[in-house]
Amino acid sequence: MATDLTTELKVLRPEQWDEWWEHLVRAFGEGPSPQERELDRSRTEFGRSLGAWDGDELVGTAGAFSFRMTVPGGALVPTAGVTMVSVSATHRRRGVLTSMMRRQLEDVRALGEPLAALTASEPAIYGRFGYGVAAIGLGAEIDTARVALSVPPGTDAVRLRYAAPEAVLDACEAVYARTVAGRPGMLARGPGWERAALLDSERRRRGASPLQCVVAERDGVTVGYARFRVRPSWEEGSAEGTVVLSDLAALDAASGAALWRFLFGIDLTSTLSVRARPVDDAWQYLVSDVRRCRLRLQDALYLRPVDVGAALAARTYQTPVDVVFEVQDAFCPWNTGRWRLSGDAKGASCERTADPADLALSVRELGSVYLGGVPLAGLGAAGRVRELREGALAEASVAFGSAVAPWLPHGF
Ligand SMILES: CC(=O)SCCNC(=O)CCNC(=O)[C@H](O)C(C)(C)COP(=O)(O)OP(=O)(O)OC[C@H]1O[C@@H](n2cnc3c(N)ncnc32)[C@H](O)[C@@H]1OP(=O)(O)O
Repeated sequence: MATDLTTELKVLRPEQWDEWWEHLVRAFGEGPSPQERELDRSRTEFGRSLGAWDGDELVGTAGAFSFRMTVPGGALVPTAGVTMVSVSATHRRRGVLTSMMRRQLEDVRALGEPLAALTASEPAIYGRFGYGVAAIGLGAEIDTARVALSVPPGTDAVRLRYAAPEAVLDACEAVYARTVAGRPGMLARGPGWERAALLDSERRRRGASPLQCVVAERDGVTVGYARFRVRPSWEEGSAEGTVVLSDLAALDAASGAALWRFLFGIDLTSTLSVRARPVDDAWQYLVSDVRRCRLRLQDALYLRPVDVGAALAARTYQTPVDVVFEVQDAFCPWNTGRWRLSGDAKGASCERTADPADLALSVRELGSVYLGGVPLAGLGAAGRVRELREGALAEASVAFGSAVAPWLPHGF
């Protein structure tokens, strides 16, 4: 890799935003709508957005959102949501991204956020900076003409009604907010973030209808919602449309089942297309034929402990654990060294220690296992975690697990 000695990193100033954003858009080769542009502008955190400059030419962008993420045990942990990363194709592979990632992680540390998270445009990019895959998204193309759904008791008591997505936005957001603490990886959204769910440009529709919304109510109270589009199709005169789910949340099993049953049964459709759902999403356990649901998995959330001690102490552990980790972190050397983690289902501490190590791994593996979605033992079997005390791998692997699969509810 050639070294770019001329590039200088500067914090973004508000008057530079248009140029900065257009740089990003060009790197992705996309054409966002005016609404998407405005939303991006309103969400930009200027103090933590960086530009890389080659003289007076902008050649790189990187930003971060100040999130709080649910971790196992239910605590909300300050998390930098790394975003809007781009480098000019004219300046690629000269270390511009590396310099932005280094500066950004130093800034995240200074802000006291124990975690950094992102979704990657390509999986090969971020491992070198210490990010590991921590949550997988589940996709499916469900043959709703042949797959039946059995629903739990109480489903028929849930009332469904169509509503304009904008008109019920606050009620839907209140449902979302109530689900955040129950699943690791979910994000407590600040004001304005909920509007991203309403974006409905032609680019997003991809030939499907405008966004539709159905809310689930019990005794007049909103207990769930589904936002979706319908893509019509006629095969030799027969209707073969597709329901494309955008997002769905529900407060209990019956209201969730009512929404899924509705999505399975929309007239003139025979496929339900879902993506980026939790790997333990309830509908899978209600279908008559999971094979005809054509499941697929995709890496979703990448996580990096920025402060190993604070991060490991912020979550709980499903069984008692007392292990010493030997952590390698070439990119954030302040994490390198031995850490003793002691914890259980009530809480944990994680301090530096001189005691002998039980497990040796890099910070990337810690990021992967942190939310309980990737087994430490699996990484051990792959040779990515070394067991230095017999039994330590199994002990820690069980402790790090999560009863509920981690899930990133949306990109950013
Ligand atoms: C969180 C987000 O926003 S994800 C969005 C990321 N952005 C994009 O995908 C937009 C299009 N792509 C780009 O803008 C750029 O190619 C970037 C940002 C991915 C990479 O920027 P660069 O400045 O070229 O990266 P940099 O030169 O620092 O590369 C560092 C290392 O990563 C490797 N690398 C960089 N990008 C990639 C890639 N896409 N695939 C595989 N390896 C990569 C480099 O080869 C280099 O490896 P080395 O250290 O072994 O030589």
